[in-house]
Amino acid sequence: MLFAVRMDVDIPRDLAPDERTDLVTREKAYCQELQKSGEWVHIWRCVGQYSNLSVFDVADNEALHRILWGLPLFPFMSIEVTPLAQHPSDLAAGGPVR
Ligand SMILES: O=C(O)CC1=CCC(=O)O1
Repeated sequence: MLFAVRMDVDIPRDLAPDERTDLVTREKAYCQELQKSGEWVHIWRCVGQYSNLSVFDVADNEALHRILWGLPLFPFMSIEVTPLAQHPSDLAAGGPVR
């Protein structure tokens, strides 16, 4: 199942610099492991914002929930999830969808 996920990050300005660095480092490692496993398909920076737009390909809602819940930056994020379906005009998708 494909999901588009927008993550808006808001780390408190008074968080200790070491803690901030640790969080961001762990977030990057977590993200890159999931890219290697094929579950985190895309991550794009939203221009001019501390936000990303990502695409996940996961087994089900619970799998996505576990992944998002496990994000080191989860406590400092607002997350919007959009389930995706094939568009009938998508040439790349091939088959007939109505
Ligand atoms: O910087 C961000 O948008 C937050 C984030 C999610 C995965 C990652 O590596 O950073």
